[in-house]
Amino acid sequence: MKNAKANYILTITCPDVAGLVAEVSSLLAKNGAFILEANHHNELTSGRAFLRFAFVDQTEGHSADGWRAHYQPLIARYQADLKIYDISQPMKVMIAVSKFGHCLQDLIHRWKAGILPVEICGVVSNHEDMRSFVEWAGLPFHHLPITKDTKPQQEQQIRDLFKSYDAELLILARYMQILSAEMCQDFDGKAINIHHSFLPSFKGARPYSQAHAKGVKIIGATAHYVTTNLDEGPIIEQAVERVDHSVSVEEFVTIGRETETVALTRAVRWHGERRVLLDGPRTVIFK
Ligand SMILES: Nc1nc2c(c(=O)[nH]1)N[C@@H](CN(C=O)c1ccc(C(=O)N[C@@H](CCC(=O)O)C(=O)O)cc1)CN2
Repeated sequence: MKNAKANYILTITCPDVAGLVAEVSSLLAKNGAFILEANHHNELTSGRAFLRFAFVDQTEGHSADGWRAHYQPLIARYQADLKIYDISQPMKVMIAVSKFGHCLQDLIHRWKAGILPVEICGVVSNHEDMRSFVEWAGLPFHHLPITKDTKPQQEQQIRDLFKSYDAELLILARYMQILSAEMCQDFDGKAINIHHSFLPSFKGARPYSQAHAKGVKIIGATAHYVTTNLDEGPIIEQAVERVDHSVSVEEFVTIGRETETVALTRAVRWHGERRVLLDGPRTVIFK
């Protein structure tokens, strides 16, 4: 099938057994699927299997639930965590930002250029700094100020907007507020943060100053899923650059911004293409 474009993604995680890949792929073929991409990983430490198939429904007669129905027996037999995604439409995302716009601008630039496989629906911020850029880009901007006392209400505003956009991913593109445990639960696996250090080093605020004080020779950035434990969520992507004694902390910040945009854009692309599977505190990514 030439120039075919997948319209479904199937992902499975379960204890790995002989014949699993054959069984999953033959069920697809038997029901009219044309497989365009097939990935399998066996995690040695846990014996768990991670599978991803991108396929075309040649019958055009299925919905995601229809495909899922074919797999109910397999799900039961293997206690599998199986997901089917209809990818005929790009994933809807909402971006949160504070004052620094370099990651936001990079994402919007790539989206407008058609090279980011998501649909940006809107931007929320606890500051006004990015309003003019976002509205110039033709996107809704929501200023949601926050204080210690108004945090629950402000976070509810974020939930309400996310729901109103039918969004599936919240991108913290240098959003400098710590999400509450309730928010982390509500956005489990659906919120990606960019931390401006090569984690696990230099968690928390002012990581570039921490790194400069340590005299590191490499700096970087880490895109990770957001969890209650600050900067400890499963890592999706990291990017690094070399520095040396002659590089000032201000230059660390400038050099670091490039690594932040690179790591976050890749993480959003891979998550948007359903290429990221969670393996407890780690990720399996089929690039
Ligand atoms: N629950 C989580 N929330 C957030 C995470 C996370 O990993 N889990 N990452 C941060 C981003 N971040 C570092 O990458 C970060 C942001 C903010 C702070 C911080 O100390 N903020 C202060 C307020 C600062 C201010 O008002 O300017 C605070 O919230 O009290 C540390 C790290 C995004 N959220």
